[in-house]
Amino acid sequence: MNSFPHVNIIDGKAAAARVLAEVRDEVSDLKSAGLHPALAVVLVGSDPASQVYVRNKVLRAEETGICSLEHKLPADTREDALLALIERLNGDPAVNGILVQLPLPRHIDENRVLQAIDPLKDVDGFHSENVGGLSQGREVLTPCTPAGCMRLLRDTCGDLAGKHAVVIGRSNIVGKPMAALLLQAHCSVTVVHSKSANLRELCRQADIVVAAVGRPRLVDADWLKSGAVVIDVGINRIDEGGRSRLVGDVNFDSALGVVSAITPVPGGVGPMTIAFLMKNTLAAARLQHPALHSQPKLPEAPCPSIS
Ligand SMILES: Nc1nc2c(c(=O)[nH]1)N[C@@H](CN(C=O)c1ccc(C(=O)N[C@@H](CCC(=O)O)C(=O)O)cc1)CN2
Repeated sequence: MNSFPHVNIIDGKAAAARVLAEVRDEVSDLKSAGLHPALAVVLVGSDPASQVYVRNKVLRAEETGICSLEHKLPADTREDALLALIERLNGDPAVNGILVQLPLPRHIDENRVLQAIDPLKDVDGFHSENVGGLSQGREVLTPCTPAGCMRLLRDTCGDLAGKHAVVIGRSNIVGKPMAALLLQAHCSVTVVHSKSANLRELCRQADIVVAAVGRPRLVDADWLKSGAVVIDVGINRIDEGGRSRLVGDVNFDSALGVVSAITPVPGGVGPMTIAFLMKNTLAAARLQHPALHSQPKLPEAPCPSIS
């Protein structure tokens, strides 16, 4: 194993602060043009982690000048009541973005709820209209975590064309959209998952590894090529020495001996997810008001040709 001379520990908090500063400037431009961007955040139940994420989303919105409208519903809310709320938010011209915090309680059909959101207000980019548009390279709202990862990769590597990227995980929220965005950036993309044969060997070929599989410290140093760039999307809470701590899908300490750049957990990808939610709220406001949409402002504007 060759160790890399200088390792860049990618500071996701600093990168997110830069994105939020861009958002603040754009919000102020939109307000001058008479538009006050607004984000509706819907939380069903009282999952402690979801409560923290929602609180942080509302705080970031306030800091950037976006109006936030919180809808907190009890855990036993019926699916039809949630659908009725979404219908109301879809029809409210003062609401530009709608976010339903996941996971939802088990009695609610997540897919039905996500499909009910107006695709133009779908700031999570989870509606099938936006999912399809992303894979076709259309200018659509893109899931926040993959969009944040792309910004970190571009800041770190510059042009990504020709790089071999391995995405570990095939979720609808991260793995699949991540693969689509890397393809648009002209990477060669391999998607691997829990059932893949030769997971380690495939990873060892990668210039870029995006780990989004939800398995604490799965990726060890001997899975990584010398000089690889690693984006760790995993947020796993484990008990260690009687203490609870957050770790990623990558064994950070061992990877440090091999990689050229890596995101830490916490403080890597997580803060970018919320920063790109604010970007998407602005993009949604512009999509709903085409007169303000003279310049493409989508965070991940697709490349014109994909083949
Ligand atoms: N509707 C959505 N639901 C969920 C999404 C999403 O993008 N849309 N993603 C995750 C949760 N999530 C945002 O909602 C999220 C997760 C983690 C972080 C974050 O900043 N993490 C910190 C650590 C936080 C901690 O100490 O617990 C970090 O990595 O530094 C932000 C947002 C599932 N649901």
